[in-house]
Amino acid sequence: MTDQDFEAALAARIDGKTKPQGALGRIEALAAQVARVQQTLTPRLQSCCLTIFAADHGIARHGVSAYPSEVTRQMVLNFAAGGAAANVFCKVNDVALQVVNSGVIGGRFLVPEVRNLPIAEGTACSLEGPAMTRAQRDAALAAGRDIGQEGAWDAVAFGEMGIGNTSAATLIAHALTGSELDALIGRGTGLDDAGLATKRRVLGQAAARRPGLTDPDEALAEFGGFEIAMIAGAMLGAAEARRIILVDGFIATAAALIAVRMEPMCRDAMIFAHRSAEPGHQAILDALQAEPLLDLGLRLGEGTGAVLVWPMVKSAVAMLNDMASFDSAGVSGRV
Ligand SMILES: O=C(O)c1ccc[n+]([C@@H]2O[C@H](COP(=O)([O-])O)[C@@H](O)[C@H]2O)c1
Ligand SMILES: Cc1cc2nc[nH]c2cc1C
Repeated sequence: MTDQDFEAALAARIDGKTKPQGALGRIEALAAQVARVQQTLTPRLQSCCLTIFAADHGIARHGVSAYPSEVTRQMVLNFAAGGAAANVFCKVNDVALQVVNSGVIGGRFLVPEVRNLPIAEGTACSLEGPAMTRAQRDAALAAGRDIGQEGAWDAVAFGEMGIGNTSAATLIAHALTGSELDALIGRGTGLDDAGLATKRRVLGQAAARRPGLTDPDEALAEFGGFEIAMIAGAMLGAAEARRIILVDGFIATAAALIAVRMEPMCRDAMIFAHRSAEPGHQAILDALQAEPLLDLGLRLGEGTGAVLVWPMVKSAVAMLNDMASFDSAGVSGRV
């Protein structure tokens, strides 16, 4: 079947369902996107896995977060024990969950629930030089790519945990979108006005080290985040495996932008779950020409927003597969 024939058959199948044409709005577009990714008019969307990548950030030493770096490690143990928002949302929505130590300060986790794949114990501080070496970046991308291709999941979501990572994501977004740095900076975990002023000063200094940087590989190494690098790699791997990718909030979308700049085709597999309360998210979404499904004021990360849209995306595919047509149900069409 040619692409044109496939598109015509897909439109006919959706328009043939027992509803006024277009009445399921963006649910129809979602169903069509899944059908295109899987290259079938009868897509399958039964299983989903959330992988949370956790890492620490050298820049967090400079007062850019409302919380201390040790929270990253503590939250990983909370994920392992099943107590975080991501655990609760996964459980209620039938999404599998795994946690990866991408580079948390304090070393390996000795609990079986955590996969230890650390690149280093936190990145270097991007105020002074690159957050990671090129070799570290490539190792993180490769580890992520493997994870994106593992298993037999129909859909995958990638979450993150890392105190200071809104700073990393903001610097990456500044480089890759060309938006003014100040317009991208937000309160992250909840900085007060003094903290926000500090964050503006620190990020201004870090960005000034590499003015005019636009290359995605370079921006990733300069401003880092081992979890951001692994998410970008995982998205590339998942898209290659023709899996649906549920994209979470500000940090995950910065990783998505890196992945798309590296391999533009992977954009087709991405579903953007929600608009984060972090102000810079909109600029990244604009750069990706993405309109997220939800706008709930979320700013947690962990993949929570991505998991919330899983039932919606599954519903879209159920519409395509299981809903009766005007013909099959004997319902009269338009006059
Ligand atoms: O996903 C988002 O949109 C989001 C927005 C703000 C904060 N976060 C989470 O908060 C942490 C980073 O915030 P900060 O202030 O330490 O840079 C990190 O663990 C993220 O998962 C996440
Ligand atoms: C408690 C806490 C939980 C988080 N989950 C993701 N980022 C987080 C940041 C903090 C501070």
